[in-house]
Amino acid sequence: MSEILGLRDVCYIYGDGHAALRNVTLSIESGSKVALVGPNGAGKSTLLLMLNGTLRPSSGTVLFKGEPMRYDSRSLRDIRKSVGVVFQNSDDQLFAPTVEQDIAFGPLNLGYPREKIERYVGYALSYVGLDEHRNRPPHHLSGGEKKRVAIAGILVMEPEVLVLDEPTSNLDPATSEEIMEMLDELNLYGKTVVISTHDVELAYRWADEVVLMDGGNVVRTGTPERVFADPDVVRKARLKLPAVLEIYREMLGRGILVPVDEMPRNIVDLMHLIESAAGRSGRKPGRIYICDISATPPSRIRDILSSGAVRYIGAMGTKAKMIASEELLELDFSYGVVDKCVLKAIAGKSSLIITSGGMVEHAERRIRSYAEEFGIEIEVIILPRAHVSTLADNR
Ligand SMILES: Nc1ncnc2c1ncn2[C@@H]1O[C@H](COP(=O)(O)OP(=O)(O)OP(=O)(O)O)[C@@H](O)[C@H]1O
Repeated sequence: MSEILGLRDVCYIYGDGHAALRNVTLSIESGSKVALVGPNGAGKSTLLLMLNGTLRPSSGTVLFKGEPMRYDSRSLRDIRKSVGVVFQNSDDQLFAPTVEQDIAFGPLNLGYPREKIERYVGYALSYVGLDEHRNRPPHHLSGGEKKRVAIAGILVMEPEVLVLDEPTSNLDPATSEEIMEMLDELNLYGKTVVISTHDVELAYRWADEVVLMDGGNVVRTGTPERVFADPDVVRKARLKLPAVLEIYREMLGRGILVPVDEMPRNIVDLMHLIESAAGRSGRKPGRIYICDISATPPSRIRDILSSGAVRYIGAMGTKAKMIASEELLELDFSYGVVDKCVLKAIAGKSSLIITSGGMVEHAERRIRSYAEEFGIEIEVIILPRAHVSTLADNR
């Protein structure tokens, strides 16, 4: 991976003399998922606003693709097309009379032809699942819907980097997971995603790279395991350890678990360690069926469900969830789907994941990497490649 955005020795002093960033040096790799974590006032929002030139460093340099950022209006227009920022408070971002007009604002400003704007707005609206809200005033929408409109307003510009300040604040857990899953999907299709968050659970399991900030400084940066390895550093930054790590450390302390090379990143990892320690890893795992919804008629999904081959059903991605809702399929899992299905498989139960496009391979890869890591065989059956008649009863 190569660096797409970089900060070199960046300081930022607000007009009232407050130093919000102090000699920050940071490298953001193209295609990565980066989470800035830190307490209130650490400088996260200030840093994010450097990434599309909204703020200009008091000293030091911001680099985009190796070139120092320039702050004339033409250069800023270009950088804001490549790096889209979604503010923490959607009300700061949404101002047009309708959702559709709000999303069209950026492309309109760039002088795109009308036909192209309509096409892009339609695509962005349906991507974030807000087709039927296109004519509503944004201020009538729920917090989650407003966040989706703000994301759509960025997506229409086809940015390479998505920057989101506290994307899950004030959202309920399911909506938060849906937003994060949407960001995962976009990352899978090549976008670099940078977020700020206080939510250590989210940062720990979601990010490729965590940047721990405190008092305008970057205190530590690296993989989530590396950044959260030292509880003292984390507590000093007024944060807490992710629950999975807290439990793991407690179990190590009590001699229930022995240290492993890779610390558990999520409940699936932790449960595997606990089950192995308890000598309960001999059970035959359940199967996981992955169904590409864009190539499989809904009637076929009903056949699978009525065949009794699966106990649980989950949907991944906006399109799959939309079809599930249209077809009145009752979902057991609508977020964290792969991990939940792997947990069920380890417990001997079979499940079906409906999804589409590149997410099919992504889900398959993730399941296989868990299976390899745990040294177990989870049978993965991809539909429509396999036939329903081959589905054995394996509840
Ligand atoms: N417009 C401003 N004028 C003066 N000082 C500011 C301004 N905006 C932010 N600051 C100060 O800069 C520091 C960093 O603020 P920033 O909003 O970047 O932190 P943060 O990590 O995003 O905090 P939070 O998690 O609370 O959103 C804080 O001490 C804040 O008081």
